Amino acid sequence: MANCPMFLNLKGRKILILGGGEIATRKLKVLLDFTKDITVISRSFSDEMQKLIKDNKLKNFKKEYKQNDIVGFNILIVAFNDIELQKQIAKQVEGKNYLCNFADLPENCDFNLGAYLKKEDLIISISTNGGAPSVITQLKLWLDKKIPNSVIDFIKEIKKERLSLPKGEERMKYFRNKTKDFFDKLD
Ligand SMILES: C[C@@]1(CC(=O)O)C2=NC(=C\c3[nH]c(c(CCC(=O)O)c3CC(=O)O)Cc3[nH]c(c(CC(=O)O)c3CCC(=O)O)/C=C3\N/C(=C\2)[C@@H](CCC(=O)O)[C@]3(C)CC(=O)O)/[C@H]1CCC(=O)O
Ligand SMILES: NC(=O)c1ccc[n+]([C@@H]2O[C@H](COP(=O)([O-])OP(=O)(O)OC[C@H]3O[C@@H](n4cnc5c(N)ncnc54)[C@H](O)[C@@H]3O)[C@@H](O)[C@H]2O)c1
Repeated sequence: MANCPMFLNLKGRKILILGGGEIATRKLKVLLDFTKDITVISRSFSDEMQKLIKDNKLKNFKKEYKQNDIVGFNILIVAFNDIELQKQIAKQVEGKNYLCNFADLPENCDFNLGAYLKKEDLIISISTNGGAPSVITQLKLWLDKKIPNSVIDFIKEIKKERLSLPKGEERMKYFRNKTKDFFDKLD
């Protein structure tokens, strides 16, 4: 079965990235759009990772991984270039309360990071369920060109108007019709 798309509130979640190479850096860049409460552990960091750590004042430990490093964290991104070590960590977290993503163990992943488009309050998340990452990269760029700025302005307008009208059947009908009209005219 496919993974369920959910929008996770990262407030108060403790995130640990294990690894300081290309993959760890790519995943860190995604997460930094949503939280700065991230810790990184690796025996080395790429130049780009070092800059991200400095710019965002991230907690970091340049060291060899030790088993108890994961204690106290909620979300783990495991991107060491050592598959045996990834398997060891997968065993260690079995049955425990962690949400994990492993760079080389898709069958052990509790989640994938999809590609996303973020234009103010509009977030479009896309996934190929792990099967074709190069497609989502290009599809994201294609969608970016297709969505006009008027949609972003329309979202702002609706958000503001929703606050000023009382909740209920009438309001629902009003917004459904108004939004349908807007999209009918967009085509
Ligand atoms: C969204 C994004 C976020 C991120 O950075 O993580 C992401 N991949 C991105 C780009 C990308 N990745 C790769 C290429 C080169 C082309 C190619 O190889 O196809 C390109 C495209 C490019 O560079 O153009 C290589 C690659 N990726 C994975 C494998 C392993 C495998 O397939 O087994 C290999 C081959 C490794 C090898 O052969 O060595 C696996 C995963 N990549 C995922 C996410 C997850 C599934 C998402 C889904 O499709 O639902 C998953 C499962 C990881 C996970 O989250 O667990 C980011 C988009 C950034 C953006 O534009 O926003
Ligand atoms: N899922 C994906 O999207 C995807 C794509 C390409 C590669 N990969 C896999 O992801 C893994 C990481 O790839 P990469 O390109 O980032 O590798 P990399 O060599 O650039 O980085 C690996 C990092 O792990 C650190 N490390 C390794 N063992 C450690 C230990 N015991 N203690 C502390 N630090 C340790 C290294 O110092 C380095 O910073 C590889 O196994 C690769 O096969 C996954």
